[in-house]
Amino acid sequence: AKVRHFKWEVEYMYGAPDCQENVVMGINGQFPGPTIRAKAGDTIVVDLTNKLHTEGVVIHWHGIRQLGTPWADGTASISQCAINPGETFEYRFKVDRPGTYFYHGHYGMQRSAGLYGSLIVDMADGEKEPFHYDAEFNLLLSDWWHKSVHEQEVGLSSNPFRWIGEPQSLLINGRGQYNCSLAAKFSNSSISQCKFKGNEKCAPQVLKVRPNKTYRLRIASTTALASLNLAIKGHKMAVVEADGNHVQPFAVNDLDIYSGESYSVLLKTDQNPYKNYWVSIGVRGRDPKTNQALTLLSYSATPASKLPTTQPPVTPRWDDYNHSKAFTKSIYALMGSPQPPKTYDRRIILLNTQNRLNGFVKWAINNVSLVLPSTPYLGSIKFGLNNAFDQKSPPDNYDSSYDIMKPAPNQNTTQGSGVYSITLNTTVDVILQNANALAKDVSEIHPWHLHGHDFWVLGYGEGKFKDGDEKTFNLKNPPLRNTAVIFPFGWTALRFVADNPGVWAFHCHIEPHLHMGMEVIFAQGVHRVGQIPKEALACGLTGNKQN
Ligand SMILES: O=C1O[C@H]([C@@H](O)CO)C(O)=C1O
Repeated sequence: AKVRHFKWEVEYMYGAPDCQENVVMGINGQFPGPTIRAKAGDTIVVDLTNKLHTEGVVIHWHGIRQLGTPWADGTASISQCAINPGETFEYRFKVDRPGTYFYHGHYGMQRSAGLYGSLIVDMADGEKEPFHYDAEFNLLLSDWWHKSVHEQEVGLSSNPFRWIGEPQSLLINGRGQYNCSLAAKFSNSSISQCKFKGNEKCAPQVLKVRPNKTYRLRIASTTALASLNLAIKGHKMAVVEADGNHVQPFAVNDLDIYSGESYSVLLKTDQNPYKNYWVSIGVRGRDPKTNQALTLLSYSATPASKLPTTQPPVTPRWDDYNHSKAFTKSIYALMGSPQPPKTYDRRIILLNTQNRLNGFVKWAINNVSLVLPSTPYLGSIKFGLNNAFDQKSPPDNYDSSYDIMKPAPNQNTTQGSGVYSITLNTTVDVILQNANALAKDVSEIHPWHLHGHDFWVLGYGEGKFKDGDEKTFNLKNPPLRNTAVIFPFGWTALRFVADNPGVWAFHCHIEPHLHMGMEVIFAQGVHRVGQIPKEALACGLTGNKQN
């Protein structure tokens, strides 16, 4: 195993992700940030210098469990103090398992501002994937707004509330086309045809393939809001990996991917090699106002300039939830994957609601909308600083009379910074319960992401989770993941073993929802956490602590 060193500087810079000039967050002058490529067992060391002038920064390594290094998880106010302008923080952690991962900002809405990149971990030397492929492509998907993230934040925390709206563009590897489309002639709007020489920074990255080969596409979504669907005209895909875990391979024509998720699919280039084929990405789960992102699967014998003469794949209707559920429920762990414990020690039911607080709009879990404390939990819990955050634990359940199908009669929420204290090495079931939002007949998709662990997704259900529903749980081959979606008016059941001492965020991966309080904190075995680097403690009530 190797130690891989990186020196990164984070700054705001000009960029034109969708061909229109904007300010983006870059790393070493790059947007998206540099791809980290490592082998399982390697140690990654990133010396991150904050070159921003007026704000802190942190980076979260999404999907990496940080076993024994909870201070390197990169969550401001949770695992560490934000890195101040001019300061450098050393992230040092092991990538213990192969898979398709990514990294992103986890302070304010810096992920939405473009602070992200790919992290790909190959099998350790001498080990083989349980499938064959000849070559691979990496597709990091995101969404993009022309309004600055600072303005978006002000809108979200204003009364009256100003929602961020739908994205202007979808990006593939940081590239999108706002004012033109590669498939203009197939669109019913008056959008113009894109003309690229190919070297423009917003030109689509074409996937150049040879005939009769197998390609692995690594697909990850770090969108701020959009749920996406990806399809490749004329080609089926076999899903083989989800969030760094092998799954029972299954064939699809298109796949849904929610923010925080990653997949690998295998693609056989078995179609007419004298043609090119559309790769399309479209919005799901919200009435889309954003054009599809497009690129080409281009066979080696065919120049990329030769556009397909048929229309790109049609994204399934945004509210065709049966299509989404059919895909999601087809995902099973590959035979031989770790199985969940047969029983749980504690069940936490988390009701997801959109609320008001003195006229401001919030999201809350069991009627608590999370407010992050100024002293990060990891340090304050380790040192027993009882005035650093609310000492009252948030509830493990919600009022059984709550009607999840209707707007609540009382839409107000409370705010708090309390944590769920979990006994180390116990098995926890979490039931994520969706509900009606503020408006009548509206319930939205939320992809929930857990830090520090994978969980088994035991099942999905409609309506309110009730006693007996656990009989439907899949305990045989549930997929292991770090992100799972809750469908409108439904529930999702997860199980995890709390075996990683630290303080871990569990939250909706939709950036504005997280910002509006849609998050809970799990603390476990913090007395067992080793020496926390002093830079991670250098703020708030831990500012003068040594350990
Ligand atoms: O948090 C949100 O606010 C809007 C809407 O509910 C009010 O404008 C929306 O779609 C969200 O997801």
